[in-house]
Amino acid sequence: MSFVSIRDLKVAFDGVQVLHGIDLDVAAGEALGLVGESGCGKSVTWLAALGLLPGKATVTGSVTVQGQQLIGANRTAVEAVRGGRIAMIFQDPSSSLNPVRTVGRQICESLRLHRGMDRSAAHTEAVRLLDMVGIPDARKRVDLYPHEFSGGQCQRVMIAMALAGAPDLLIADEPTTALDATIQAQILDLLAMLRRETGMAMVFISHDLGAVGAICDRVHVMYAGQIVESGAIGPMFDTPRHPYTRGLFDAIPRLDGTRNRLIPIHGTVPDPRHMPSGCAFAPRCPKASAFCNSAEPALKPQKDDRQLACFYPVTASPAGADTPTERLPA
Ligand SMILES: Nc1ncnc2c1ncn2[C@@H]1O[C@H](COP(=O)(O)OP(=O)(O)OP(=O)(O)O)[C@@H](O)[C@H]1O
Repeated sequence: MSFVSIRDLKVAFDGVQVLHGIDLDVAAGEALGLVGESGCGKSVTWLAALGLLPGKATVTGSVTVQGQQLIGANRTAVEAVRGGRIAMIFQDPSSSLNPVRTVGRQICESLRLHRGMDRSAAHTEAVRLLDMVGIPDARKRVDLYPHEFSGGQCQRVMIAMALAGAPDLLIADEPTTALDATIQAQILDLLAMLRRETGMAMVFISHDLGAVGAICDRVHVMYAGQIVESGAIGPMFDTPRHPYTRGLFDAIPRLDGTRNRLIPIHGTVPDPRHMPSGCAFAPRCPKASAFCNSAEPALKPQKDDRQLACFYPVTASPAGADTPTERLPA
């Protein structure tokens, strides 16, 4: 059984639908990447799942954590899961840390709430966690305030705070976007190390396909509030089949220098208030036919264990003899 199972998750804000029925599973211990351009619904998926959206959001569908239903559950039940079995870290750590409390106190609060530790045990554990996430001289720095840490160190403190509940799943939402390149690499190494050492599962939300490839087992690609392709990292990176996934790859530089021209995806993600008919990617897709503007491709399992929602996927063959995945009307 999956640790988290999301089925037909839909979200609307003030009647405007932004998630169009997400199905997604996270197995115990696995690392799942969620990629897509800004506004595709990556964050909203998990904020909805964990009951963190504002009251104006309408959320339907099912989210179960080890069989326990969260959608429609009471606040206490959802809060017990959040911060306990599932923890989330965000792009900007400063917005989640309380500036007027020492980092130690903030970590201790989580330890006492989620693991029932007394004051002294929580203090010892807070120092251990700060040490584990690579804060030098943790014994002294546990008593400092957030502004006394650099941006990269604040993200490490956030990770320590997330680990305080000993989560089975850590959701990292663009955890390195606000950091410079060297620190980004260090935080990615830290997340990979923590996953190895604790065995927790991880959902890694990112624009950065390179980072996703380095630390995830599987990846889901989101476009305009839907999953358009998903599968294991190896095949997805070797032969991306959805033209959108392919576009994301073509838009990033290759470290091995095999690509000297980056090809941006022209156009922008559609405004949820004005969704195109048919396939939402069709207006930007180099392979779209008139049929794509009239019918919506469903996400379907493929032979190689991936899922794909496209009538004209990119073929592996260099000749590009493309074959529709579904019988099209004549
Ligand atoms: N509180 C809100 N009120 C209204 N619309 C919202 C709200 N939060 C998100 N949205 C809309 O929901 C859609 C999905 O947003 P979401 O933040 O999930 O995208 P994302 O893929 O995570 O993007 P990013 O990478 O920029 O974080 C967008 O159209 C966004 O404008």
